[in-house]
Amino acid sequence: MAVVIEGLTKIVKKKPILSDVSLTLSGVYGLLGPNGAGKTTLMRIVAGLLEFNAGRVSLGDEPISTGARVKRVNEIGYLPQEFMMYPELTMYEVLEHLAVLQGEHPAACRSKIEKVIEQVNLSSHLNKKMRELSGGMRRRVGIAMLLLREPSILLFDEPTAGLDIRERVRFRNLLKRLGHDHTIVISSHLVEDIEFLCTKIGVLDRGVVLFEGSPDELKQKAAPYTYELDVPLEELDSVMAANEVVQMSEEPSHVVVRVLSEQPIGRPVAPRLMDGYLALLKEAEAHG
Ligand SMILES: Nc1ncnc2c1ncn2[C@@H]1O[C@H](COP(=O)(O)OP(=O)(O)OP(=O)(O)O)[C@@H](O)[C@H]1O
Repeated sequence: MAVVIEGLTKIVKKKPILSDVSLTLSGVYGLLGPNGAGKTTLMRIVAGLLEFNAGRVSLGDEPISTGARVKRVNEIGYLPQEFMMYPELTMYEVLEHLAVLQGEHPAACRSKIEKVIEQVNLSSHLNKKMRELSGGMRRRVGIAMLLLREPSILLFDEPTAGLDIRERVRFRNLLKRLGHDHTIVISSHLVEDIEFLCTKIGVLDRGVVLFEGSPDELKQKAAPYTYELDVPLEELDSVMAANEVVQMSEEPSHVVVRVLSEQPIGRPVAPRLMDGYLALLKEAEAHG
């Protein structure tokens, strides 16, 4: 099911945080944007945790006003950036507590809890206390908590931030798997996460939508501007000062520098998602 956002505006202390935002969140959707773009605000509104000033949020064909929050809360699971819950309880006890709060009988919920724990690959840690878990494991428990309610839409705010490389890969694979039978929205400023996971991308900047489309369409934003140069080490500083450098890789005799440039320079290369994203932000900056 898609979440359709139309003309959404959020104003805090007279400052527009989101301005006339229209997006259709479906499939595995990546919400990209620099710090302060409004990604968390948008997610919290969709999750029913924040009011908004104008616009409409719909689930499928059904408009959802802030007044009808309960329905949204049941269908949408939201995992915030960081959370810690009941540090002295075991993972099982936390999930049992939540299941009982949701109306399940303690004796009847064991198989349901075991199922969600298996879905997030934590079966061997069932009796560990929450405070003993790593950041990545805690986030996976967070997902298990959401799955208990069986929502069809899952929202993840910066899901891999602060995770080490192994946890990040494990977490990404889990999100990929969940994407087979859920609508997933992932907010991030890490293009590599979005590239690996998402089938559709929206880019926000300062509360405004800059782009919505496929990863390939975003890449094409940089198609006329992406070049690589072989730069001797001693010339690196001056090349960096004169160009918008996207990436560098060191070779034995020189550095390969990837740049975005309006003038032809070096050799043209096929753009990657990061190039498209940076070209889009650069264009928005140029237009104020
Ligand atoms: N309650 C609030 N009061 C004042 N300003 C706020 C409030 N909530 C958000 N903002 C401002 O709104 C803007 C968008 O914030 P938001 O956290 O949604 O951005 P973000 O894209 O998630 O950023 P990040 O990637 O840094 O998490 C920021 O400038 C932030 O300071």
